[in-house]
Amino acid sequence: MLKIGPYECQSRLFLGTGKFSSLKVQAEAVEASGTDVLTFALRRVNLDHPEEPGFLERLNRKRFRFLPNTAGAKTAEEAVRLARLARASGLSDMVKVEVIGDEETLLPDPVGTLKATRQLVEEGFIVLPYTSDDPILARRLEEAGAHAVMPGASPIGSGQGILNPLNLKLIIRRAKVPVIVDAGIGSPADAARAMELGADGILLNTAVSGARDPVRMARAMKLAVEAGRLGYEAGRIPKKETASASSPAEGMVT
Ligand SMILES: CC(=O)[C@@H](O)[C@H](O)COP(=O)(O)O
Repeated sequence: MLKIGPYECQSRLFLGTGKFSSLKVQAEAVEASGTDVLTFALRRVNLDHPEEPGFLERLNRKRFRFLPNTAGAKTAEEAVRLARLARASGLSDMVKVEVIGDEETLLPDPVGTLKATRQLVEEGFIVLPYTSDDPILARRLEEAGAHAVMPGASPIGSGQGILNPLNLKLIIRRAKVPVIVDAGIGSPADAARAMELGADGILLNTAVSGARDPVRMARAMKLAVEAGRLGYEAGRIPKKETASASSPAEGMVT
């Protein structure tokens, strides 16, 4: 079972709740995904009255753990302020730190991300920073006390899948906290591949909300994450440059 800080997750798939065509489709996709962790941008919530009608209202707050994110923050200070508001309004003490460094790529600002992570850890939050696929930065975030690291597969919403499997593998091999591959997953194959590399979980949004049939895609992602994890645990065969017969004659019982 996946454990992040004190929290246990039944599913290894975390789902973003943005960009769905309707609240009904969103709710059905959430159900089909089997997730128990939902993420959403804090700027979409009325933090003075989080219970106000909106997408949160439709979700059973007892069934899901909320992972609000600080999307829209351009500085560490903005991210910290949003996280504090979220905790003060009773939403969650678990936060996905997102400090965006560039509007075109939406890549994270490494300096701001590290600074916000340090501060929020010090204030007792359960902190999951969205980071690039840089292994050194992932290590620094872990040293700063992050409870998980969330390297991007590729830019948010790009659907490009895993651009740098080598870096992801390095991050996964070295990390002592869970690694959740976040952003850029485009298809179930991408999700399964990340899990086969050894990721502890996947966070995705656009691949489901933007699919022709988001509900079916949510289910496909659930199965892909499960299959990828099973494959990782089972241990794949090594790749070889030469053939070896699948039905060798030697050792056959006659
Ligand atoms: C919802 C959320 O947190 C996104 O910022 C996240 O990074 C998902 O990215 P994709 O939409 O590319 O799956």
